[in-house]
Amino acid sequence: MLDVIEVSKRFEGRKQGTDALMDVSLSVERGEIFALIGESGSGKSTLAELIVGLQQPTRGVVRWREEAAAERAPDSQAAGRCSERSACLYAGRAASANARSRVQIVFQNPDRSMNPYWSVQRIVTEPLLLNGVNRTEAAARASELLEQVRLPQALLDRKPAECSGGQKQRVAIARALALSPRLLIADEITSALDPGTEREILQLLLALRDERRMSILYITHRLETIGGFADRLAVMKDGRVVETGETEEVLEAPKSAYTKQLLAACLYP
Ligand SMILES: Nc1ncnc2c1ncn2[C@@H]1O[C@H](COP(=O)(O)OP(=O)(O)OP(=O)(O)O)[C@@H](O)[C@H]1O
Repeated sequence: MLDVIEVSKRFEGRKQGTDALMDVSLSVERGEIFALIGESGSGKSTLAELIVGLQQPTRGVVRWREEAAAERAPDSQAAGRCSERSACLYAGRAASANARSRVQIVFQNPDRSMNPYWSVQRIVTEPLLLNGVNRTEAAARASELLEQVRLPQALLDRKPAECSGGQKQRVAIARALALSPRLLIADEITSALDPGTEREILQLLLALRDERRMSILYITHRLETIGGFADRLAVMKDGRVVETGETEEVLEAPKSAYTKQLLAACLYP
């Protein structure tokens, strides 16, 4: 579904720059949970921002396969309608905008991404209203979305401050699901939660993946949370992918010295 191909990202600073990502390649398949593991500063969030389109790579490509296929096939439905070069360029831009709406991101701290004065209902309906859904339909969808993230309807009238940390993350997930993304990026979304609430959120993500055939890019610095949850993983260190593979295989027999070190730290914290 999504290919990240030899991507590098350098942030230029006043004195010296930072190479946040160096030659990173990975792919996320439809309906899979892919975990991105790494310590603070390894480049996980930069990669997420590149996938969402909030940052541009210095080198390399982030490619949605469906979009690439449409661009490659001049006689396909989308490109076939372009009789002039300008129309084709427009179709290309529309395809890119489409790609961006296919991915949604949920961050670690829901307080930073939610307006504290808005009700949960307004928070969840906002993306729908901005995309032309009428108020009655949006209210009905908000109700359904709350059900999907296993929250009671009574929460619709509450403000974020009147919800627990776990409930706020479920609201953030409901808002992200409003536009039916194919890929949900969860960037350290359970880091501030207690272990029980964290397990419940992971169960919810598993159920949502199955119900919606959605892919999830799950970003975490804690290797111990992803066994039995993620299908595949990539381990990052200093902007590079040092190991990638099926989760259970990597957890049982890690190949890179760094992954072994991370695993040892989980067993003997
Ligand atoms: N906008 C930016 N400008 C300059 N440097 C940046 C910027 N964003 C990230 N960096 C640098 O890029 C490197 C990777 O940062 P990034 O946030 O991607 O890491 P991370 O693995 O997500 O870390 P954390 O788990 O702490 O969020 C770091 O050295 C960081 O300081």
